[in-house]
Amino acid sequence: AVVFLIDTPFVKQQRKIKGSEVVSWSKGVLGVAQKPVVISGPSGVGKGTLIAKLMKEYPSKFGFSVSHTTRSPRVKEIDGVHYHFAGRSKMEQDISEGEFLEFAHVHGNLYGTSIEAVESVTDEGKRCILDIDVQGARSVRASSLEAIFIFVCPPSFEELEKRLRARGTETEEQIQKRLRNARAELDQSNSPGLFDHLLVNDNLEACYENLKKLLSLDDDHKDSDGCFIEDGKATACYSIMSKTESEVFLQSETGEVVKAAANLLAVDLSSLTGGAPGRTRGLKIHSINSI
Ligand SMILES: Nc1ncnc2c1ncn2[C@@H]1O[C@H](COP(=O)(O)OP(=O)(O)OP(=O)(O)O)[C@@H](O)[C@H]1O
Ligand SMILES: Nc1nc2c(ncn2[C@@H]2O[C@H](COP(=O)(O)O)[C@@H](O)[C@H]2O)c(=O)[nH]1
Repeated sequence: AVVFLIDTPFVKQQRKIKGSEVVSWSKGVLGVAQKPVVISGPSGVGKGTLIAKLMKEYPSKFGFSVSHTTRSPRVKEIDGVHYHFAGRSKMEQDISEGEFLEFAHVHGNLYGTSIEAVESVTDEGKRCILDIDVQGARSVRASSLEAIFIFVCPPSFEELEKRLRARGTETEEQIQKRLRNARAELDQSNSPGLFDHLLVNDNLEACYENLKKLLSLDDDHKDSDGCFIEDGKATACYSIMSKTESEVFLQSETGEVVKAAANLLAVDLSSLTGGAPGRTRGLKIHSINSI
């Protein structure tokens, strides 16, 4: 039988039996706490555009980590949706009280990811996407949050400048500052052990398709309600077969694709002591018929 404890993204206490299965529970739906995705790259490269496409295509699979920032909102930016727009002193106080996973001074303003921002996504059973600068990526790398780190590069520096200007959201002075910082960020894209993948955003559609490949997204699994259980490099997809008061039975949808995974799993709900991924403790899972 496979029995293991549930981890939180922040505390590595998971007992790994038969691969690296991490299961989480949210609002009555069994899901898997897949690794958050950290997306970095210079300002204007198209990170936000790529993330918006991903969220639109997979609204129930991904959730955006809404950062805090001291910069002023742009036209059309909504507080609590694009950012939590914050006063500097309050944000600094919250940082000093340990409420932030990471923070950084970026282009003259303070930006940061609160622990709550990540947890509110995982609480919904979704995979968290963080759009943060390279300093932030470095801090997350050093934290206990296990994530996938992707750096988005422009096809050329000239094209980056063109995009920043065409966006029309910064003053000339701010554009110059962002371009100076872009050089430093691009230099760090090859820092050993920092980024797992580099993506060049030349043609938007091609880059988006490559991003989806990196995240193992394909049409067969488009926004499905199934549960994905990672086991090494393979991913098993489970659907809920039946439920009782005390147990949920999961049937593997992927058949022989995942050799090390079980066909049928039983989740023991009586062992559930938390209410959400990241906070759940002690959920027990038994394989009923191992392959
Ligand atoms: N592949 C592309 N080709 C041409 N234009 C693009 C491409 N990708 C994004 N853009 C455009 O470039 C501009 C900058 O994109 P976006 O705002 O997504 O960048 P960003 O990396 O999120 O920037 P920031 O870090 O400042 O938030 C936008 O106007 C967007 O429409
Ligand atoms: N370290 C962090 N960087 C962040 C965060 N949120 C956004 N960012 C990065 O800031 C720049 C500028 O963003 P803009 O919205 O002002 O154009 C961009 O590179 C973002 O990736 C964060 O929480 N932490």
